[in-house]
Amino acid sequence: MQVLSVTSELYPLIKTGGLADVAGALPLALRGHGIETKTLVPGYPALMKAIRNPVKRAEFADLLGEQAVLLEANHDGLDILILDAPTLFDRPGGPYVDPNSRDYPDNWKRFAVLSKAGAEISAGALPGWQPDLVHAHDWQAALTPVFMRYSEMPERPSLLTIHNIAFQGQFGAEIFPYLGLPVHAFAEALEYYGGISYLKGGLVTSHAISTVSPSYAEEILTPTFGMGLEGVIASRADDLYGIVNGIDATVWNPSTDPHLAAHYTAASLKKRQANRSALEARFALDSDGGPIFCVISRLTWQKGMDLLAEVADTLVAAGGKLVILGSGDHGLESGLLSAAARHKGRVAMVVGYNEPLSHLMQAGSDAILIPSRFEPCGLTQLYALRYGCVPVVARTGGLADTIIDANEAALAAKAATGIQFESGSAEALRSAIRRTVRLYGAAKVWSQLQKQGMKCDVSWGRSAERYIDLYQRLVSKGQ
Ligand SMILES: Nc1ncnc2c1ncn2[C@@H]1O[C@H](COP(=O)(O)OP(=O)(O)O[C@H]2O[C@H](CO)[C@@H](O)[C@H](O)[C@H]2O)[C@@H](O)[C@H]1O
Repeated sequence: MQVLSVTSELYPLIKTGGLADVAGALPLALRGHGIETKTLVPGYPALMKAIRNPVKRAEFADLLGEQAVLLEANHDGLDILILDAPTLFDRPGGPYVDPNSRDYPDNWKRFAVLSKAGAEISAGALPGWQPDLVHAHDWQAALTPVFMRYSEMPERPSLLTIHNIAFQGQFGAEIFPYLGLPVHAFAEALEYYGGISYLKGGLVTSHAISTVSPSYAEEILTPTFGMGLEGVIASRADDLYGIVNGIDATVWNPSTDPHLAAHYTAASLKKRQANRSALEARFALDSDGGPIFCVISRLTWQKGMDLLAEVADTLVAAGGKLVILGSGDHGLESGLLSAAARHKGRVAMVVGYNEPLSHLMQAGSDAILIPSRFEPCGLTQLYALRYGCVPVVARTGGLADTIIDANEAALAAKAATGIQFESGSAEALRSAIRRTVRLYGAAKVWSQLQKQGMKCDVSWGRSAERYIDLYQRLVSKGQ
């Protein structure tokens, strides 16, 4: 089966969060099962610089008024189609924001053009190749099934995956004429409270919808988590699937990871100590025996980073240490930096995005804190399981689905893999921290927790099979 994946991020070439990891790992997991994926991404400067020997495969004279060239290249086993449209994508800054962290004003056009290119490729714009199915990711690619629906060409089956419903691609109705869609598409698919929602358009027109854990698939049917789209999703409930993410177990492997001070396995956990010492040195932490908690996160309200700032004093009073790696909201960042200033040697923070450091933190910390208010799946708890870093997670979405709380019954059954607490509550987070410190003090119980976590299968294996089933069902229905 041939699949076209359309995405705005792709690990290892361009990443701001978990979408990149999934878009980069899923094609590799599916390949062994006879599914060949070509992944369409924008030609951002970092990506154009990193790819080797791109081949020109097609030219678009008019993608919503823009010219673009379609390049194809192979990178780390991924077959990549690059939409080279310098007027839209050749800019300093990130994929979505300028160097001052402001959204590009023409994001509506940048990602409409990406989606339009996806639809054209699905209809045969790439000489000699046509996908059996199109898999679009998040709002940035959500117009792909919309353009496919309203094209004159026969429509291919499509799947839209929601990685985070908080980002919906909402724009004013005045952009509608520039999308080149028939007038009735506005009311049928795109209209959202008088404006336009790209994600809604994709939810209405794709043949199936998936999200990244079974719990989140249920949560987004409710007003609290659906963020205004719960009604639209409910109307598609028969076509909604929750498939938990896996991780790339070759990139995240503590016995081979090039970013660690020492390699280890579940049978040689003592060797983690060298990573712990490296982390203490890197963050100028005291070198006493208290547990090190880490946080690796975008700094946002979703991720509960305001709660983290609130509980830092409790964590230190309980004897713990905290290392934070993150970037995002400046208010949240300064709250955490001031906790670090108050607790030198106990709390430390690196502001920014640093992939190698995130690996060392997983290998050298004792526990990872994930106080998200909502979490479609979450990947850092899965990396943590593999690295013997015990996840302390809010009970929501994919976090609830992937971590088994260390309650007495689960501990007795040797099934526990982490600690869960009620999401959105600073008090619950405080008591989870105290509970973690107590468990850490019971060395045997703690190493049992670490080992149980390391035994979990967090690879793509089972989830890849679920995607294959879904792809096959859509293709055999002809949609
Ligand atoms: N400062 C930093 N430096 C280095 N690395 C950093 C970093 N901040 C974050 N990361 C990395 O970025 C990724 C974040 O993935 P998550 O799944 O935790 O959340 P995100 O909200 O981005 O993804 C959304 O999509 C994914 C994929 O479906 C869902 O799992 C998730 O729930 C949903 O919110 C991880 O690989 C993490 O290590």
